[in-house]
Amino acid sequence: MTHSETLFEQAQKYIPGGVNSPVRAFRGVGGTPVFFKHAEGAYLYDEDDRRYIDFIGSWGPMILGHSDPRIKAALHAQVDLGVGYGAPTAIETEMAKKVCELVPSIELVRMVNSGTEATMSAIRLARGYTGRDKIVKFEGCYHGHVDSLLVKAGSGALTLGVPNSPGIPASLAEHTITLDYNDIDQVRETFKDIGNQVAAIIVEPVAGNMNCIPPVPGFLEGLREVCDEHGTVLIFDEVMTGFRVSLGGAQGFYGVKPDLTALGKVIGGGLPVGAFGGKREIMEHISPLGPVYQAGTLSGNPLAMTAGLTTLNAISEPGFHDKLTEKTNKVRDGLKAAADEAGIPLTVQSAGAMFGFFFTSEPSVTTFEQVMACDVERFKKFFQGMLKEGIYLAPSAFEAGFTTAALSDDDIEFTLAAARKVMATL
Ligand SMILES: Cc1ncc(COP(=O)(O)O)c(C=O)c1O
Ligand SMILES: N[C@H](C=O)CCC(=O)O
Repeated sequence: MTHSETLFEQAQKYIPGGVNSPVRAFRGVGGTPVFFKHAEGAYLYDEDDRRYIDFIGSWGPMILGHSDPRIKAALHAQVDLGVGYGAPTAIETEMAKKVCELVPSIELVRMVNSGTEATMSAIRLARGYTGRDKIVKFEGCYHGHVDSLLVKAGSGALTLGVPNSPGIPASLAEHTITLDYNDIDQVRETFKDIGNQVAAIIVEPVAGNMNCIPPVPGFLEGLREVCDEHGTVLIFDEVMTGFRVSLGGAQGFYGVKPDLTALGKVIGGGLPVGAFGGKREIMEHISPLGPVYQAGTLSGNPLAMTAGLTTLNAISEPGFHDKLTEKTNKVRDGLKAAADEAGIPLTVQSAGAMFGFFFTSEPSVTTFEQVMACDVERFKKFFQGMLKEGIYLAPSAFEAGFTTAALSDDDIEFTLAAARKVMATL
C-alpha cells in the first residue's frame, strides 16, 4: 500500500468520505486521492515523496506558486505580532484600498472567510436592496454551497451527481431560476415575464466549475443590459476568475461592470479569505451602515489579510498576467497538439490563467449540454495516466485547471511530453 492509501483508509474512519471537500475524494476519476505533505514553487510532494507538477494550485489561490518566499516572510512577521484581534487593523484598510483600485466596479468591499460566504452575502444584499426574492443563476455554474445557489450547480455537486442538494427547502429553491449559460435570448425572454421580481443575476463570468467555458461575445454585455432595464442587481462571481483572468478579473478583461462582485481564492494567497464588494449605493445597505446583516468573527483577520495583500501586490507587477497567460496558452496549445498527434478529438479552452480540456470533436464548447456530451471515461484515463507521469490535474472532468507564476518552460515541456505519451495510450 502507498502512504496515501493508508492515510485515506484512516481518514475515512473519522472524516465523511475521508475528505473535507468532496471533489478531493477522486470520485470523479476513481482511485485513491493523493495525500500531500509539502509544496514548493510549481511542485507538490506526496507522502511517498513523489513529485507532481501542480495544475490546481489549491483550487486557484496559489497564483504565485507554492511557499512563495514573500508570503512566508510576511506571514512569519505577522505571527510574531499576533494572529488576530477581532478588532479593526490598518492592513484591512490597505487590503480594501487595493481591491478597490484593482477591480473596476468595486467602490466598497467587505472581507469574509470563503467564496461561499462572499456569494451568500452578495445574494442577501441584493435581495435586501431590491426588496425582491427571486434570483437567476446558470446551470453548471457553482457559487459555493449556499442554499439558494445549490440548484443545478457545477463542481463537486455535478461530479457527484447531486446538482440539487437535498436539505434545501423547496420553498427556498423555488426562488432560484436556472437558465442556460451563454444564452442571452433565454434571459431576455424570462425577464419579459418576471424581470421585476428578480433581485439578482449571479454568473461566473468565465464558467470554471463545468470545466472552462468563456462567455460568448454579447453574453455578459446582454446580462448588463437586462439588469439595467429591470432594476436587477448583476453579480459577477469572480471567486475563481478574480485576479486570474486579468489583474482586474474577468470584468477587467471583458469590459463589463457588474453591480456586485464576489471574490475568493487569489485574494487570500492560500489562506481562507473571501470578499464581496461593488457600488457604494448598494454596499451602504450592509450593516452597520444599513439594515442587511452580515458579520464574521475572523473576517479580515491579519494573517489572512497579510497573505492576500502580499499576493495582490506581487501580481500587480507590470507584465505579470501577460507572462502567466503566455504560459497558459503554451499548455493549451501543447495539449491540443499532443491530442492531434495521437488522433484523439480534444478541444482546449482558456481565459487568462485558467484552462480546460474536453474530449469532444466539437471545435468549441460554449454550453452545459456540450459539456455533458464529452467523453468522461476518456478524461478519467487521461487523468490517471498523467498522475502516473507526475502531473496533478483537477480530478474531475468538470473543473478548470490553473497555471502559476512558478511554472517554468521546462515544467511545461515535461507536462506536454507526458501528455503525448498518455494520449498515445487512450
Ligand atoms: C466560482 C466560485 N464561486 C464560489 C466558490 C466557493 O468558494 P469556497 O470554496 O471558498 O467557499 C467557488 C469554489 O469553491 C467557486 O469556484
Ligand atoms: N470547484 C471548486 C472551487 O472552485 C473546487 C473546490 C472545492 O469545492 O473543494
